Amino acid sequence: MVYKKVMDPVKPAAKEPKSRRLTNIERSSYFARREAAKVLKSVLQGDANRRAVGSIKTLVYSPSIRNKKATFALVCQTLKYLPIIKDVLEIANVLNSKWKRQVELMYIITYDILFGQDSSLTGDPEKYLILRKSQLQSALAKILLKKGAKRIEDLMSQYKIPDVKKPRYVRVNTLKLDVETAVSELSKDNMVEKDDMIPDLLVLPPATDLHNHPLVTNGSVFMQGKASSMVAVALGPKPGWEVIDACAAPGNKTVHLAAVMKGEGKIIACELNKDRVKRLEHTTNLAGATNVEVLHENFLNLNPEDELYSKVRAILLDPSCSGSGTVADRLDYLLPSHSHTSSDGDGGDVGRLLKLAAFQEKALIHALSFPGVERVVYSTCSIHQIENEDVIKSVLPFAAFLGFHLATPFPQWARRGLPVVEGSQHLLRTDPVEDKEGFFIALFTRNATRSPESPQKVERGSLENLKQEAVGKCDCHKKFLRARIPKTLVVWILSPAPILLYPPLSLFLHIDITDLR
Ligand SMILES: C[S@@+](CC[C@H](N)C(=O)[O-])C[C@H]1O[C@@H](n2cnc3c(N)ncnc32)[C@H](O)[C@@H]1O
Repeated sequence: MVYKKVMDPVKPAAKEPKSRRLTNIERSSYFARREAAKVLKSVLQGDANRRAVGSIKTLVYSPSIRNKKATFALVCQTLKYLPIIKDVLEIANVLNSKWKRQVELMYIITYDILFGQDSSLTGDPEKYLILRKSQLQSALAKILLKKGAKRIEDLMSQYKIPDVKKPRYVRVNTLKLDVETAVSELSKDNMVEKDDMIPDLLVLPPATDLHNHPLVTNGSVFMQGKASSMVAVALGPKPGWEVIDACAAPGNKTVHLAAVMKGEGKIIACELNKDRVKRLEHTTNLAGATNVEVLHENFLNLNPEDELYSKVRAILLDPSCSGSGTVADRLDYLLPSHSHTSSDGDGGDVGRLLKLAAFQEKALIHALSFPGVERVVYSTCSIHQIENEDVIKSVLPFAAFLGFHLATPFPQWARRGLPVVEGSQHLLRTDPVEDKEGFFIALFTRNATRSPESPQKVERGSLENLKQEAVGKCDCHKKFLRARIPKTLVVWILSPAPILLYPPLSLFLHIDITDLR
């Protein structure tokens, strides 16, 4: 059905007396709407470019946001209704170019007018939309009619929004506080239990809000999930070791490593992204992790043969991944890029997954190449086999050549790897439904035959050849091509000017392929 665009003249409503002072509630919701619009803009831009600056929670809980609770609620609610809000604004056709420049604020206000509480809507954009409330309401009525829904609840019930009731996990930063003191402090206001597997992890009821708790703000405890807290413990570096955290920001696992090592030894925390380096530095300062050396560098550029790294005995590799295991936790399912009706996360974006997997394999092969290294832990917060078991499968021959084998982190944990690779029983998975987040951990170990003092060097040429061969064996390139070529061909066939299109297409294809190398 095509709707007639309406631009009805609007009768001016009674004006608020200018002299009236805003109540505290009005002032605080006025600011919450602006803070929410700022977060929403960042979240939507990140989602559109597939380069999120942070999850919704991270952005809301950044220091610049004052009214965190109200802002968080507004962002989540607006995102939940966003497809409808967009349609309403489109059909009502009430936004001219001036208001479109602050469209995120208009989304938030529209949410408040149609679904929230519009009782305290002060501010010019608010007044503008309030004056057009009947147009918004009639646009909504048209949408309901079109979808065959009687009420907005019927419409919303068509959307699958998971109910995530995950316990609030808190990791005690033993560099600053002992576990018993943390338990007695947190027990003053909350129910607190110790985790049965991770000695410094505490479990509190779901949705316990600790963001402003003094133990959190002073770095004595970190709000860190259970699966994420398993990684440093699985690696198990001893106090005094030298360790690399290969992809370190924001640094939760780096500072956990520092605590596991009792602040003794050295951790080289490597991070590629300049902005995230700042967050990494903030985390290490907050944690009081003085044995961390932050390195703004591409991990792949660290030379394993460099004397600087000859004493490195363990590497934690937690590379960029699809994050498909934490979409519910991060609230990513609310974002436009996640179809509201699909339940398979980002499973459709095969090209992106294969690109990630190609980097993950390369980084894992690189980590295994450091001559003094005895333990390498690889982790992702992804549920996809491509990023997990497939990565392990393709590096296994290279790992075996260097004397590594798969070890079993947390043998008491029941959920292990998918049986698609030899040794899958050693791999660890957490389940997005049962454990409320999907995570993957693999641990490679070898005996310390290569003493860190005199690393026994595999001949450089042969190691390089083997690395090349291992990267070459990764069938990501082929899978990627398979995923890309049909699309390319379709464009090619449909194109009215294939000859003209050929150079940009081949360039596009070339760029994607070389990215994988
Ligand atoms: C999943 S996050 C790491 C999370 C971190 N381990 C934690 O627990 O807080 C991956 C990080 O790796 C960084 N990264 C990606 N490619 C990299 C590379 N080639 N070298 C170093 N860091 C990289 C990303 O910028 C991102 O900050």
